Parts: sequence; structure tokens; C-alpha cells
Amino acid sequence: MSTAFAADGFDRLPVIDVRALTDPSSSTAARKSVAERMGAACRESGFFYAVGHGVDAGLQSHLERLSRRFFALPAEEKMAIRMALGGRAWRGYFPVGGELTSGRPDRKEGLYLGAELGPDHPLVRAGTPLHGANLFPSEPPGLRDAVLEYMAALTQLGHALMSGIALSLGLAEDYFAARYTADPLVLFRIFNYPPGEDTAEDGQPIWGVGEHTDYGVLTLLKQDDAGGLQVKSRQGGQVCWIEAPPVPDSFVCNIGDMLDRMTRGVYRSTPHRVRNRAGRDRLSLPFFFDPGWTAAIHPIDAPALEGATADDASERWDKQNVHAFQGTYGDYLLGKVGKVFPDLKSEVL
Ligand SMILES: O=C(O)CCC(=O)C(=O)O
Ligand SMILES: [Fe+2]
Repeated sequence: MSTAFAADGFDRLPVIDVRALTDPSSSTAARKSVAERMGAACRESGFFYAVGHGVDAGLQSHLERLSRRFFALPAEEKMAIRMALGGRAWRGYFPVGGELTSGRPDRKEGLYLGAELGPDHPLVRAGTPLHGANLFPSEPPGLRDAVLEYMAALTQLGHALMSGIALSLGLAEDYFAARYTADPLVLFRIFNYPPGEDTAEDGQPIWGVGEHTDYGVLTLLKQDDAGGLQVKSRQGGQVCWIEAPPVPDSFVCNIGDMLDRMTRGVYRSTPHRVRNRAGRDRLSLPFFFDPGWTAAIHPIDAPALEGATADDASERWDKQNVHAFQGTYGDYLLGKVGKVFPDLKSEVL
């Protein structure tokens, strides 16, 4: 069994049974013990696998099957719900090469989804970007219901895990719910990474998703068994990338820039990327559980974080100092999404 590089980086991501956080009858001691393990993971790598999460296995495999059927449709059928038609709600399908995570096109196609909000919702009425109705495909039937059921289950899990993160910082369990996530911004994506050459003609690797950090507080990723997700670590002072291999019936959980900001860098929003070398399609379903659009982001005042300061701009993938950010989550997110879909930004935002 390998050990983590304490002073340097890490060489594995822990698997944490989070059952005590999702079970309302669990003892405070049991909840705190899970929280402690989550806190250690957030400090070390910002990543862990959650098992014992309570999300129905049948629902997950049903959604996975329907998603594969969607991606197998002819291109023109998928393009019938292309993102440009989703307008400001930022929903729909994008084809391979349509998204530029780290300035180069990613080799993935995907379906952008989110909380289903009708035209009378106040944020939709106000024309708030990334809020609105989904563009669901007519084929395969049932995808809509499965997506809505899955998003509801993962929203519930997101709340449970955020209560654990609060406990891990010595805060009240509802710390994040009370300030940021009572009405979370929920974005959900279903990605397909097709197989193919893994190196471009210029010798550069071809990424399914280029190096990036996530933007909000917590990402819950369901990946299939193809592998290819990598997380940035260090060894002997040098950058190294460790694999985050598939673990059955788990979600890969990682924290995003806003939690890094709130904890002044103590909980880490760690860069990651994907390269599909399995020789077959890779399906992944990242679910983003984030602060509400209008929530202003503030550093957390807690003894556990005393003395923490951070400016990691020179090391970050985007060269930005997330710790200098002031504003609402909506401000932060808008600055980011425009960069990864530059054409769409000028068309619809
Ligand atoms: O597909 C994956 O495994 C990771 C996707 C990801 O990092 C993201 O969407 O932010
Ligand atoms: Fe990510």
C-alpha cells in the first residue's frame, strides 16, 4: 500500500464512506468522524471518492444507458438541440471540439443541463445567464425524467456533503446552506470522450478536457470504467499527475475555486484533466453543486483557518489569483464560461 507524500504532494485519493452524512439517524460522533476524513482530503488534494452515498444504483445505470444511446445518434439529431438554441440558459448539446477548456479544443462532446426553471422563475425573468429550461432530446425517450431524478438525488447528496465540509472546519452543519447553497446553482453535464489518437501532429497530447480547476464549491463526478482522469500533484518538488481510476459505485468529489477562496487556500481546488486512452468511448457525468448566483463570496472566519493566506496565481492554470476575487458567484462563473465557449458567448450572453 502506498502512502501520501506528506510534505510534498499526494499519490492517491482516499475513498470515504459518507453514509453517516446522508443518514438522518446517525450520531454526531459518526458525522464528525466522516467530516474529519473529508477535511483531511480537502487539505491534501481537494479530491476524494465518496461511497455509501445512497444514490440509487438502478437510476445511475439507467441514466448511463440512455446517455450512451443519445451520443450514438446521428450528428444532425444531436445538433437539433445545440447550445446556441439554449440561449442564455446555456443548455444543450455541443459537438467534439466545441469547448476550449485550456485554450485548446477538448476531444469530448456533451450535453449541458441544469436545474429546470420555468419562464416565471425570478432569475429567468431577469434574464440571468445559465438559468432557464433544459433542451432535452426527444430520443431516447426517458432521458429527461432520468436526468431530473438524478439531479434531485445529487442535489440532496451535495447538501449532505457540504454539511460534512462545514463540520470539518468546526462550523455549524448549516454554515454553507445558510450563506450560499440553500438554493444552489446546479449545473450538470453528460460528456462522451470518443477514442482516437492521443497525440496531435505537433506532438502535443490531445486532452479530453484540458487542465483546469472547477469553479464552485463541490463537484460530484460519476465516471464509467474507462479511466483517464488525472489530478495534479507534486513529487520531489516537481509536478506529477496521478490517476483517479474508476472505483465502483463511487462519486469522485472535488472542491472548486470558491471553497479554495473561502478557506484562503487551506482546502484546495486542484487542477485535473482527462485523456481517454481506453480505445473506446468514455462516459462521465459531472454534477456541480455551487453557490447561488447572487451569493457574495467571503473568506470564512474560523479558528481552523487562522493565519491562512494564499496567492497561488503564478502556479495556477489560469494565472489568476482566486484569493483576490470579490463579488458574487455569478460574477465569477460568467467570467469563466465565456472563455471556454468564446463563440457562444458573443452570440448569446
Ligand atoms: O470527465 C471527467 O472525468 C472530468 C470532467 C471535469 O473535470 C469537469 O467537467 O469539470
Ligand atoms: Fe473539472
